[in-house]
Amino acid sequence: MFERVALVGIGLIGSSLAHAMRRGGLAGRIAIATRSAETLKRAEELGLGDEYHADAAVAVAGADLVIVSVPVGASGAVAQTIGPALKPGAIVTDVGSTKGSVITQMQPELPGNVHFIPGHPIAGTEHSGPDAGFADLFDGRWCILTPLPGTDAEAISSLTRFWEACGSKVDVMDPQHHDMVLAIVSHLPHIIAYNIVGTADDLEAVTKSEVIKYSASGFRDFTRLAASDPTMWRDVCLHNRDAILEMLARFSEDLSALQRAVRWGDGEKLFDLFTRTRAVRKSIIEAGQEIDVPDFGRHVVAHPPKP
Ligand SMILES: NC(=O)C1=CN([C@@H]2O[C@H](COP(=O)(O)OP(=O)(O)OC[C@H]3O[C@@H](n4cnc5c(N)ncnc54)[C@H](O)[C@@H]3O)[C@@H](O)[C@H]2O)C=CC1
Ligand SMILES: O=C(O)C(=O)Cc1ccc(O)cc1
Repeated sequence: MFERVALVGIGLIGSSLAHAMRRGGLAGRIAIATRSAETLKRAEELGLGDEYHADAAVAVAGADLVIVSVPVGASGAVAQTIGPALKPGAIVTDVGSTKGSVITQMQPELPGNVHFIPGHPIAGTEHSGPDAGFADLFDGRWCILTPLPGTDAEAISSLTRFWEACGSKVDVMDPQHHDMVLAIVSHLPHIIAYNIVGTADDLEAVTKSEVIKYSASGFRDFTRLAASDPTMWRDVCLHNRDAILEMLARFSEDLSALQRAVRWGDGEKLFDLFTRTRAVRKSIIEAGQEIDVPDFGRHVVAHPPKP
């Protein structure tokens, strides 16, 4: 599909892409670059690519497709490094969890003769690093592309076909809309998980080991999310600030209403809300988006829709 693909950043997402590309025979040659020498060495030990470079500019030279898979706060620095070395006509994309900020950081650093198409696979786990990747991570999961107005339609089609060959379904969306949607469905759940696990950890001093001993599956689900990479999620919070604050404000308002219902013993209100939310879960499962997390997320599997 592409003669030469460069992966800049080889953590969970970069390494999963390397596995998926190998599985589908999507790249003639895979060049890998990452910041830390240790990670680069590990990528080589795992045989994730064909070439390994400490300098991202060397890795992207001659590449037809460049995929930047680094924490969103590092996107601008990476674009600055690779910009002058990019091949004219190359497709440059990323996988960052926020899109408006990535575009603001990367676009000014990239030459006008490449096709910059920001992207975001809605697939992942709480694990990070080159050992965490697996070939079927993207199978049946959405990948959202947020191209800028005027982007070459053939380049968008080409990147769409690439993600489809990696197993994904592809949607195209406006970056601001992406950031608002992801703030509620992904960023807030992680922030809430970090918060509840932090609260429980504070209580631990009082409750001794009870928090761990009696942690039921509900709390365990939160600990899975709260085990996600701190650098990645710090960057998501700093780089999707407005949308996250907007959603947190709504969340706090609704939580206050729930608190009031508990305080005043308003069983009807509680029952109505819990009935409504149960229907949301049902519709997700019916849409084929149920996620199995048998060992708390090592393998996130999306089931195909039932016929
Ligand atoms: N973890 C997840 O579940 C998902 C993550 N994403 C996004 O994918 C991107 C990568 O995330 P992961 O692969 O999970 O992270 P990771 O922590 O597993 O890997 C990050 C990689 O970036 C490299 N890196 C960090 N700073 C760098 C810099 N300044 N220059 C060059 N390389 C640098 C690291 O060495 C590492 O290879 C992030 O933007 C994240 O928001 C998107 C979907 C899911
Ligand atoms: O592990 C989970 O449950 C996730 O939600 C994974 C994830 C994390 C970040 C993204 O931008 C997309 C997916």
